[in-house]
Amino acid sequence: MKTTGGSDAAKRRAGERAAEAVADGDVVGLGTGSTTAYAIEAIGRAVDDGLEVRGIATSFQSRQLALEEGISLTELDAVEGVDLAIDGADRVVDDPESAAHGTLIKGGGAAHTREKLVDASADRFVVVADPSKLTDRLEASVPVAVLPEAHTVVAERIAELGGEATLRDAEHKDGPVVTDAGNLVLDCAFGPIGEPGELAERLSSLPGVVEHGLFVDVADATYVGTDDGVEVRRY
Ligand SMILES: O=C[C@H](O)[C@H](O)[C@H](O)COP(=O)(O)O
Repeated sequence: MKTTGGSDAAKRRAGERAAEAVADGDVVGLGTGSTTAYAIEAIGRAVDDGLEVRGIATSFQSRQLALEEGISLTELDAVEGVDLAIDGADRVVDDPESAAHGTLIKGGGAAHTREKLVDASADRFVVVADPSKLTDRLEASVPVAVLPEAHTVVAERIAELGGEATLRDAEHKDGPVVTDAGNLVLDCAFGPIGEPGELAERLSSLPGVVEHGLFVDVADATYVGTDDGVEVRRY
């Protein structure tokens, strides 16, 4: 499993606390990554104890883990709604004075396309994070999933927007990362992002872009695992 730094104990606290929010009968969006994995494992233990839920996986990784944990799975087009989604993030803007408070960057594991679909469909979307993800200035690279044949064209458009796009290379395969849906990922450095909502709209409008990792006004809360507990931010 991809890990992205941060304390495992803090990730575990955040994930396990979020799993406590799952109620009997819920349809639950199962996010991707090392922090959400703790939530999925905790939901699995609750299922062993009799909790009845249906999960919607956001990636091959979360599907495999849910199957191992004995969580029943369904699909977005087979349910009337998603009660709760639990998912990690690579960056979380943590500044109540800022209009961007609660904005996320996701996609470090190249799963952000399906994550955004499921997270945005949920009645409640809870982010699970350790303190290393919190920032008051959004300046990390934004992952952008693109149709394979579009990567050079989109990279040029990104440059016109003031960004620098780098095709993400695979670690244990020659060539690029290929997402679960068969797309490529451009990691796009824009420097400090002052207006994430505006950038998000511009990225979404580029032909060839499948989805980008800016999540603006999607999260309802972030559970931040700390050394000795969990802090909750509500948006
Ligand atoms: O594509 C991957 C996802 O957006 C993850 O949720 C994100 O990278 C956070 O992962 P982790 O909890 O492992 O830091």
